[in-house]
Amino acid sequence: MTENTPFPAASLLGYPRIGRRRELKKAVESYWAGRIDAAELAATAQQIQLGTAQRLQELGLTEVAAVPGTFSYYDQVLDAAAHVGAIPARFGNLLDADGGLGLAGYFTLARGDREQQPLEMTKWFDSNYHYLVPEIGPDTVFSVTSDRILRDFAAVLESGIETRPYLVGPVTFLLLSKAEAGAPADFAPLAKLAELLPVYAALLERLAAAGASWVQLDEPALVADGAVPAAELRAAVEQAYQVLGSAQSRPKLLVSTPYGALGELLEPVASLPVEAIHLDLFKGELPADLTGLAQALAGKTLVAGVVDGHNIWRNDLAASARKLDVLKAAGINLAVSTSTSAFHVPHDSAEETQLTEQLRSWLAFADQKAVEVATLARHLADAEAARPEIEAASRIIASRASAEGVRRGEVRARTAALAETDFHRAEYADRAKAQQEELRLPPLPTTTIGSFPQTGDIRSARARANKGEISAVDYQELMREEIRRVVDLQEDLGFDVLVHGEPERNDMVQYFAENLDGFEVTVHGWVQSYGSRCTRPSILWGDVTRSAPITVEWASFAQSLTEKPMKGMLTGPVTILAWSFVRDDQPLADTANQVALALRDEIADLETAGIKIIQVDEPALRELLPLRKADQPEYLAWSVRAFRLATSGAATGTQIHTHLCYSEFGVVIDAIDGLDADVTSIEAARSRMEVVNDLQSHGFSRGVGPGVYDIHSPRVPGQQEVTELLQTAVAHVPARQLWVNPDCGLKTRGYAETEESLRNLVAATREVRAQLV
Ligand SMILES: CN1c2c(nc(N)[nH]c2=O)NC[C@@H]1CNc1ccc(C(=O)N[C@@H](CCC(=O)N[C@@H](CCC(=O)N[C@@H](CCC(=O)O)C(=O)O)C(=O)O)C(=O)O)cc1
Ligand SMILES: N[C@@H](CCS)C(=O)O
Ligand SMILES: [Zn+2]
Repeated sequence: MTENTPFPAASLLGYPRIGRRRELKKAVESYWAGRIDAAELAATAQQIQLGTAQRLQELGLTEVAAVPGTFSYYDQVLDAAAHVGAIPARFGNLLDADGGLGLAGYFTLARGDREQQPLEMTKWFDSNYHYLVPEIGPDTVFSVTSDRILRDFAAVLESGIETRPYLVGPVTFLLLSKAEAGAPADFAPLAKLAELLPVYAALLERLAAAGASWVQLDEPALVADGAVPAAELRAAVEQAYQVLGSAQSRPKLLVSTPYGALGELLEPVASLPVEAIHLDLFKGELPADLTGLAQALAGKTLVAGVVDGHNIWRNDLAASARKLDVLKAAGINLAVSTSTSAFHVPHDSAEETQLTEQLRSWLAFADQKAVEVATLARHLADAEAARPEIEAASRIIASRASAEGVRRGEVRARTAALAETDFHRAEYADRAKAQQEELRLPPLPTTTIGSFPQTGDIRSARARANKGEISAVDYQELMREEIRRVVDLQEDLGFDVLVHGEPERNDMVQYFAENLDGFEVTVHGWVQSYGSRCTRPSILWGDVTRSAPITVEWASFAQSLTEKPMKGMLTGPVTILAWSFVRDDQPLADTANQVALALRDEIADLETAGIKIIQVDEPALRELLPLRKADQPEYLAWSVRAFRLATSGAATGTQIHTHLCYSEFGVVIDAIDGLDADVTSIEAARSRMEVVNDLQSHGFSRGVGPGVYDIHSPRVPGQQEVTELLQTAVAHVPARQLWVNPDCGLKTRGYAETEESLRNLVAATREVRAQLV
């Protein structure tokens, strides 16, 4: 173990890694396109890491190991896989001659190649971040296959700043992994823990030799109810940290547990033979009696995550200080931090100069959170010294409660007057009959999920319109041209139900936020969603209203170009909440109903304009599902009701679609059914249609489109592959219920691969239609 360096009094659990101006995104995409080489990409990565270290020092996080080494080129779970050699056999040999996984191999795992699909992607706990799922089988042989975190640590250390290297912890790593194809049915990756631990120990030893005083092992899987019973989880964690804790030569260890309370694992985790334990004390709760916890933590540091790392509201410093005081009074040795990594929030609210000063004063992005944790650490050292900042925070939070727009009388009156009938439509059988008479669709109707490729031309037109370089009318005409092209293409390809392609939308949530009252949007507030893809979550700060129709003109224009039905395209209330930074001063359910009513009005206007099919996307339905089973029913009840409130005003003959992606949906299949949509399209291609088993066993009776084309990578599915997926679907779900569609929207794809893939999709549909009796 290295010298006696205490855990820093103030630190962040993690920091955004894309760069203040998305430098990493731009460099990674340039590398993929062959415009820069690996050395140039590595240089950008180092500049970002050094910039982060210097910035956090400027903000007051000056102690050794206060700066988290949470950089990643793509994803932290992929990084762990890359470091321990968890490279699925199906990729062949991706290692360089020196036995290491270089950048090219690393990105092959993330993006696939001509033969292999990339690692599956799924959501990271209850966030809008998506990680890559490692594949592990009984034959996986672990070894150190990357020294990237060592090199990055050393590079920043050369500039005089010692960071705190980070790795996803071994238990979480295995729990987030899936069994490699071909593994026995009863194989679970956690069975490989004993084989994995020596490789973690070897990495720790090398980090210690490189000079790291502290290393952070992140174990968020411990706060979620998963497939593994608590007793087994406890045994795994104890085994893991007995081994790592007794490693010969290692840095001090922080085990972090973000995203919620440890529940019955609290004392076992606090007792682990490591030097510091982080708890999420923003979402998680402490026991009333702290005696047992204090005993378990004897000789260790509790890194108290009292500042919310996952949302952007200014911290109630007085309330956090009170929590810290209680822990201190129990004799616990404390350090202050965030509840989760701050990579869920943008860099700096001071950059958002277009926002009112009042709104800005309510916000804390990552940089502001660094100052908050430093203030709270000062409070612990000397309560008087921090008093002015703590009192100022209390005054600002109080002013927010009474600010104009936070509560609007007409919105409150409308939600208060809701009746049960506002949540129900006519019986499905009547709807199905009326809709078929209206739409006259063939069996296995083909459609897409909504967006078509967002080309550079579309984005640059929008950027120019935003800067005033082209007029609003010119921008509208350019978007109309794009819609014409997308409609013509779908006619040519032979689709049955068309979309307008969503070119006018920067993002499926931000676009609605820009057109609803109660929201603000940011200019620089980028947050990583997955890999190089980022979003700017909107800020939902006040009561929500719709002052004018949002999508109706675009939908009517698109419908005027074709005889085929054109889907109106909306984002649902749960997804709008999940992908925004939502006010924290009232239950989410209340906010969801306000958004739902705005959408309900939009649906009514679309119907009046002659739109017969309206899709209300809810890809984030699964995302907000609480990590603890006990909390799930309440969430599912209000989220399903919000969707129903949005859609139940639709006429019997109007076909309501919904779309879900980016998650495994088996666990929320009842809720999906409860949405009562006429047609549900759902991601399925990457998991080779696993979801149809859930649909079959559930007896799902309405329309369903399990995705037959994985749109997450440039790979083109062949006609035969789509035919086989469709045949699997037909074997499980009655053909009269089935729709044919890709997994998700096509906005991230290019036109060449999109056209080819969609052509194969239509050809495969015709082939399978012909086989139907
Ligand atoms: C479906 N998903 C979404 C999630 N969350 C959302 N909020 N939205 C989603 O669609 N979560 C789950 C999934 C997976 N996630 C994503 C997330 C992001 C993308 C994606 O493609 N993001 C784009 C940015 C999209 C956007 O906001 N575009 C804007 C701004 C574009 C831009 O960068 N402009 C440049 C100037 C360009 C020029 O001059 O040519 C600039 O501002 O500097 C827009 O179109 O106007 C990304 O690039 O990361 C996909 C799936
Ligand atoms: N309608 C959206 C859904 C994405 S989840 C799209 O097609 O991009
Ligand atoms: Zn989707």
